Amino acid sequence: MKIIEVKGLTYRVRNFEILKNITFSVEKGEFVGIIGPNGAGKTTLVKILVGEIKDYEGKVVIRGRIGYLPQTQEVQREFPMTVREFAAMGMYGRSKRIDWEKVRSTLIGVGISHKENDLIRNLSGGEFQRLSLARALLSEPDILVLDEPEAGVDEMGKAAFYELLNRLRKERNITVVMVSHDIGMVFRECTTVMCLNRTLHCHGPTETISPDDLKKIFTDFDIWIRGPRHYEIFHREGKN
Ligand SMILES: Nc1ncnc2c1ncn2[C@@H]1O[C@H](COP(=O)(O)OP(=O)(O)OP(=O)(O)O)[C@@H](O)[C@H]1O
Repeated sequence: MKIIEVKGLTYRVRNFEILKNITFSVEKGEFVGIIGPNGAGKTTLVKILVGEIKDYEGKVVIRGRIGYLPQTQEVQREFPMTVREFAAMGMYGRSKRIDWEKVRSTLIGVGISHKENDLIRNLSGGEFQRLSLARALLSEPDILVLDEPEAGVDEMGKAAFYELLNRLRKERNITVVMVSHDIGMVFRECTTVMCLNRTLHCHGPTETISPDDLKKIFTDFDIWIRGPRHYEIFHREGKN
């Protein structure tokens, strides 16, 4: 089942085309990694998918509920709120009463329950990212949309987060769409890769995207700083 369908999507601000004639679809259960250089329009595409931007041209069909993890810097963390209260916000609008047992089990599931009474401002980047995931999961999404979830998190934290995401995706049969700057991690964890630079340059199952495809939109420098090692390992040894 096509859970996301986008046809002829163009988005202009004044006369500048940020996204140009983009067409793709996402099957239920896919793990899609959206990659592209700075300013490629990745965040704009995400904001259209989650309904924050509406004045686009073309067709966007979403067949399910979306859970959204925006870029971390967009989230106000100074508010004096505890971890469990922040997570429970994911349930607002879904039910009148907060099911604190469910909040707790979700916090356990993402590995952050030991911090449940801490203030959100005291969490590390990786801990806050897990908490944001818990909040999104509590809204019982069919589709999780994440915008650069790895920002500000160290290598170990990133790897653990992607593994967690992949496990939850399989357990709950959730479709995941994720913008990432970590090309290596995308090639390791995602089932599908989309290379975006205003238009869609390539899109398909991870194993069909070649180094030449990447060179069409990234400079050698980009590929070097964003994880060539993983990418080369992937292409040499195949995906496990
Ligand atoms: N409201 C706006 N008005 C004018 N320009 C905009 C607006 N929103 C986005 N842009 C421009 O559109 C381009 C795409 O922005 P976007 O944030 O979607 O890129 P991105 O691929 O997410 O970039 P990055 O990887 O650097 O986060 C950028 O050049 C940006 O400056």
